[in-house]
Amino acid sequence: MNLVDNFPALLLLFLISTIYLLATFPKTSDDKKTTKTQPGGGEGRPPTRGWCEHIKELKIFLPLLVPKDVAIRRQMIFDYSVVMVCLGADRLIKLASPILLRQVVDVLASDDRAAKRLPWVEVLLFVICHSILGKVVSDVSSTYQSQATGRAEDAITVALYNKLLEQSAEYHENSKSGTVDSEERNGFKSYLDSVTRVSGLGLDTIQNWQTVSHFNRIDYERSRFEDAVRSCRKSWIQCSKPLRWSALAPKVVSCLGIGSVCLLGCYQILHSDRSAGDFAMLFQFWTGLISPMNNLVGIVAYADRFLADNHKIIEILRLETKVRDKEDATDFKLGKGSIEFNHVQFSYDGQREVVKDVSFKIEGGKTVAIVGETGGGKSTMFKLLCRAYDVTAGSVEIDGQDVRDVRMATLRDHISIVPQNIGVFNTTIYENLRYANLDATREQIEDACIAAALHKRILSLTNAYEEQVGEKGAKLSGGELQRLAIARALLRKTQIVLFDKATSNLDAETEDRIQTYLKKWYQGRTVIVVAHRLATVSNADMIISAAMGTKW
Ligand SMILES: Nc1ncnc2c1ncn2[C@@H]1O[C@H](COP(=O)(O)OP(=O)(O)OP(=O)(O)O)[C@@H](O)[C@H]1O
Repeated sequence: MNLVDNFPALLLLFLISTIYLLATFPKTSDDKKTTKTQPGGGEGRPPTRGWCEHIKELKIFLPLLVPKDVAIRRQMIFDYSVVMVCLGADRLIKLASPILLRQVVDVLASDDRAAKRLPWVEVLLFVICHSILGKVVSDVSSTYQSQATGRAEDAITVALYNKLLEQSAEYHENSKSGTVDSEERNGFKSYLDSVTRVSGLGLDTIQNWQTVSHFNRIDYERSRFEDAVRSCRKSWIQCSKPLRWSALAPKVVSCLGIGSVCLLGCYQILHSDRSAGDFAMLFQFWTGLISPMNNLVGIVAYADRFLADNHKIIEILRLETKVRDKEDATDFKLGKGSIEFNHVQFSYDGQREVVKDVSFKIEGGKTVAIVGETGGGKSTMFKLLCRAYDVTAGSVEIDGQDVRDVRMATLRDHISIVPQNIGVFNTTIYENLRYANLDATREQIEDACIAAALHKRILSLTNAYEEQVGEKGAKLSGGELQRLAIARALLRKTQIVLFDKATSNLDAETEDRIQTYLKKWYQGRTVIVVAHRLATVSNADMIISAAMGTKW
């Protein structure tokens, strides 16, 4: 019995099993429900698509998988070449091993006692081919494969991070960190989606622990989280069904195949002149055939889950940045810092006008106060000035340049803002201050804190400037946070400075001390101050009154 003799039988088995395996591949169905688009960048799951659509989607990853750096690209080509060579070598080993095994068995099972001997050469060849070479080839292949896939994963991670960083304020203000809605319970959502939501919900609750505690909602949050975890488990059961079938199918085929091969081998040994070696060869040969099929099913199942679970990655990679530099944007040229709003209109949602036909001009180097009803659009005006959003109509000009015509990075280099909601990183006070100006010296940082009436307070803390500020600055008081934000603005030393109720949490005496310093510091700079207290705006050269949806 040789390979050619058994070729029809093996081919038949191979075809039957391939057809069977293909039939059990994880399927993509088009009958699944479309879920609604949710605020925050459309987190709803799109309708499940067919393989063609999935493969088209993969195109988005291609540019990421070809590194721009020539050296890295060469390394990647080398890695994949090694993997391909290893694959070829592995196939050859799988073909050669059964033939070598047959020779071992034939020597041992020989009827001729004189021909019986210790087949050490045959055993050596078999062990070298099957175990040593096979192991070396598979180790080399997996090393280079993990190097190549690791690089691809890094490229995708960095691309995702960059995409999120370059999104406009609208995306970030609307994105939500974790909710559980009724859609989640319908089981069509992917497992990964549920995991993301459970962890998002948990994170959101823990981060807002104070709110949870103030409203005595511990039990409420506990049951919400338990619901989310249960729903996640349901999703896992739902989505793991096809995986379990696809894992079972090759095992069934393998058992049937091996049974058939054994029966066929035994039958031929009994009824013809086939040797025991032929039987061993056939057995090994079958094992070599079935393993690539198992791998194929694994790859297909993985690809299916990857594409289904990573629709969010694809969605993010496809995001268009709403506020971005024009192709022909020029560098912003700073003059004295004059600001002009020309019939500016703005709406966040395209329906409710928050800023309506607002026009004013601020000369460079002047201090202007904006007062007015709460919700009147004062903070929004700052956002338009920094080009966090684009105006719906009209224009915003700084030193005669429309903010939409200049490169955003060069514009923002000249504007400091002390916002109402101060963002801090969970690190030391010093690091949070230095974030404003990475080149600032320790002395400059301390000077800025002295001016913001914060230095002495920092020194009174156990670890002084090295004190950790906690999550969202939880370890600092409202007034300390505001003074930290003022010190940051001072460190930036920009021509245009925007204060959005920057001293609202300070007592009158501390505010007075800061105002005295700021009065000197304001000179030559364009400063816009939003405040409700009269004392805060007393330094202003001009006062603008703002009311929501009305002409200022
Ligand atoms: N990101 C946003 N998306 C949708 N609407 C928003 C957003 N930010 C603010 N608004 C709405 O725009 C209006 C103006 O808000 P803005 O914060 O500019 O007012 P403000 O004058 O600074 O108010 P306050 O004096 O209370 O700080 C408000 O009605 C607010 O609800």
